[in-house]
Amino acid sequence: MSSAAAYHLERQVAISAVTRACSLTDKVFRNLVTADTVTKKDKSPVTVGDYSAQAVVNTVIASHFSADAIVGEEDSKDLRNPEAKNLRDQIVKLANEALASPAQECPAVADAASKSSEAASQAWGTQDLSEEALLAAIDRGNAEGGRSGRCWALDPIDGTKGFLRGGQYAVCLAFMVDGEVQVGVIGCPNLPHDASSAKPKEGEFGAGAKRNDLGTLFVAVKGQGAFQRPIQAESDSETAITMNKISSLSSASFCESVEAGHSSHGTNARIAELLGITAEPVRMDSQAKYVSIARGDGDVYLRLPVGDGSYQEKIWDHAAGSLIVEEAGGRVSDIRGRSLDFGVGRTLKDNKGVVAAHRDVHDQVIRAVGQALEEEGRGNL
Ligand SMILES: Nc1ncnc2c1ncn2[C@@H]1O[C@H](COP(=O)(O)O)[C@@H](O)[C@H]1OP(=O)(O)O
Ligand SMILES: [Mg+2]
Ligand SMILES: [Mg+2]
Ligand SMILES: [Mg+2]
Repeated sequence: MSSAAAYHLERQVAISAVTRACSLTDKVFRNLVTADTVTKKDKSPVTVGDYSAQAVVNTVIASHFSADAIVGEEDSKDLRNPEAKNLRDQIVKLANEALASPAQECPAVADAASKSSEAASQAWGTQDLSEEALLAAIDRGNAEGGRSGRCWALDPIDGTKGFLRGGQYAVCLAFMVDGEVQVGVIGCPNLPHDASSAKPKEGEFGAGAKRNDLGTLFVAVKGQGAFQRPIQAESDSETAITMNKISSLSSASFCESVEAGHSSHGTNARIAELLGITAEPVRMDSQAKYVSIARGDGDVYLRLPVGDGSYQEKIWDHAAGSLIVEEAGGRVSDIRGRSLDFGVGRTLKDNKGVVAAHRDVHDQVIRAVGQALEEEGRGNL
């Protein structure tokens, strides 16, 4: 890609931010998530990981684009309680380590910082950031989103449950202009570079991959295609990814959330039956589902609302993943086939559920979704 390509700097800054956050969350997982944490259902490592990763990503964004709005999942309110001192200390240590790491700053980012005195003076520099500076960085994520201007959407750890299980989770960052997603970057520290190199087991694409095959970063810019590369790698190792072309949906596979409370497994199963899909669903946590279908590990992502459908999906759970799928040849919509509207605030309040599939078969999937919901008496969702 030429350096004149649209949103080149935003793409590089997003990659730099997500790469740093992924090394941080991976370190948290290896040092803090133990069998004990999982059995006690102790979420504290997730909390440390979420907050620190949001502090790091927001600091990197702000050092290059100080005026941009950020819609981030977390805020510092609970952290400011006196009893959260230990948590704050851990965040300060982890975030400063991630910001200081010599992770190869891509040339465009380094170049922009050295040419622009504004960018250079905004950079976080070589000094450790104070506790207050990091809490303020977390709270840069408090923007309301909306239809106008430049805005980032961040999920510092998507797939909390997957993170705790040692399964899939993702650091997800999108850049939007006037409510349209222009850049999407997703880091999946536990996803293999090549799912086919690892035998699927435990119902996950590529489960059982060797440790050094894990860690994949996905990136898309609107109109420029979708790419993947190992997380810790030079940018010239990027390869283009595309969805599978599907001649018949009966040979397709679909993926869904592990958590039945996030997406109706029963409705998904009926839709699959209506489409003649016989393969068992592949269950994974996080936006790893979007990137898995984007590179052809699977074909359809179904996220059917549970119950009365009152849950409003959050923009940070879909912005980056939906662009990556669309740039790989897919279409992403809600259960009625309406495009996801990222310009109405922090949530997708004008949409219900998510359906992602190759653009050639998406309409067919939407028809099956409609029929399955009718049968359940939820046709008015
Ligand atoms: N009732 C719900 N319906 C859909 N998604 C939900 C629901 N409750 C929580 N989520 C979100 O689903 C995402 C994980 O999705 P998945 O199961 O596909 O990995 C999380 O970001 C989680 O948000 P939260 O972080 O607020 O818990
Ligand atoms: Mg999430
Ligand atoms: Mg999250
Ligand atoms: Mg959460």
